[in-house]
Amino acid sequence: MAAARPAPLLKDELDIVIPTIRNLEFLEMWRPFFEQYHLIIVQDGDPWKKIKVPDGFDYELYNRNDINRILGPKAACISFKDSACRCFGYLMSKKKYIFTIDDDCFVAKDPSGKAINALEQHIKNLVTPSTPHFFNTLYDPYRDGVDFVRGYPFSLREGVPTAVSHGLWLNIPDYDAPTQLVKPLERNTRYVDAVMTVPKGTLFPMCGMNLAFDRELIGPAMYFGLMGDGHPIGRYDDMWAGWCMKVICDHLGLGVKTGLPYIWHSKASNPFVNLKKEYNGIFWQEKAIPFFQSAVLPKDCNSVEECYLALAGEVKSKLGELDPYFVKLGDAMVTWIEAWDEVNNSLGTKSAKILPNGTSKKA
Ligand SMILES: O=c1ccn([C@@H]2O[C@H](COP(=O)(O)OP(=O)(O)O[C@H]3O[C@@H](CO)[C@H](O)[C@H]3O)[C@@H](O)[C@H]2O)c(=O)[nH]1
Ligand SMILES: [Mn+2]
Repeated sequence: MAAARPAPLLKDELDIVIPTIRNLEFLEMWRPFFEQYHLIIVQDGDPWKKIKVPDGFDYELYNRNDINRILGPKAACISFKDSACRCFGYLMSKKKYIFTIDDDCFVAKDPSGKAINALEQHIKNLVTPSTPHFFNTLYDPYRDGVDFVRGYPFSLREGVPTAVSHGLWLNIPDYDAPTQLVKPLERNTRYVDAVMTVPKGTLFPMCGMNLAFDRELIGPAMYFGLMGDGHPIGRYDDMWAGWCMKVICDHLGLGVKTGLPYIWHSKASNPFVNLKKEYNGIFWQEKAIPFFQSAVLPKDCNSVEECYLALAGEVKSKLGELDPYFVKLGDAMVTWIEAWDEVNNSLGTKSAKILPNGTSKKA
């Protein structure tokens, strides 16, 4: 009799969140790695459009009607017509871990030609500590066959809990529109076999297309902002979340890793459309990044929510001078926390499970 396949890692502790405007045939390629996990699909755009999900996947699907029904007036904090909508899936999940992936990201191959189980690598990244306080020159010391190098303080070798695992992309790199315009044919062919901790006090450009995090450690900070329809900016959803998240991780002593796993990013979005979306962001980030670099959270902020609300106040007062958009964004950050508390407390009791109006889970 064939040996039973081992249950996938953290099968019942992880949700896969997919923002989408199209049918999800891409899941066929991920089937060997994803089929045992629960998916949360956030359908953006026209809620009356039917999204096809391949048979055999266990999922819940939320469209804009569901978001409005579940959150009521608070739904205004969830972006429309931008991949930022994915954070609604983080709100609705009840699992400890989240992996989010775009629907134009496929299984990549490592240099030996082996298919990369991106989910498995993210899980390894999340369940092992990070080293934000002192850089290990052999990179991830917790990986098989590696260790801390000479001179690494023993007092720091325990590391800190890992909150975020940021994966990368072969083929189409996540370039901004100006770079896409001047380098339309550039492809990322470089597979770097490393996982690194982003040092404390250092920000980084977090891309949402191949990203995993510990929802219990950092979930409330993973708000993807006000983007897309009705807002003067787009394609800065993941960047905004990454800057807020990193400041809070540094304050609370949590770690962020970047590097493996790779996915194969198949489709370049239109650089001209992207330029229109990113235009304000390209200017505003020159002010926003120094704001985050100098942000100091109150010592008595001991929870992610408290940190996030303190940061929201700073965004309104300090970045609000840059543009009134940041006053709205600061308010939306507060609404997000209110929604987070409301949904998660109501979901505490079984009967309160809020089912999607769209297509609910399939056995
Ligand atoms: O209005 C929309 C547009 C797209 N989506 C879904 O979001 C992801 C990403 O879309 P796409 O692959 O077309 O865009 P990219 O430029 O490659 O995305 C990168 O830029 C960031 C923009 O914020 C994004 O996080 C990166 O991945 C797909 O799943 C689309 O279906 C959407 O929901 N709404
Ligand atoms: Mn893409």
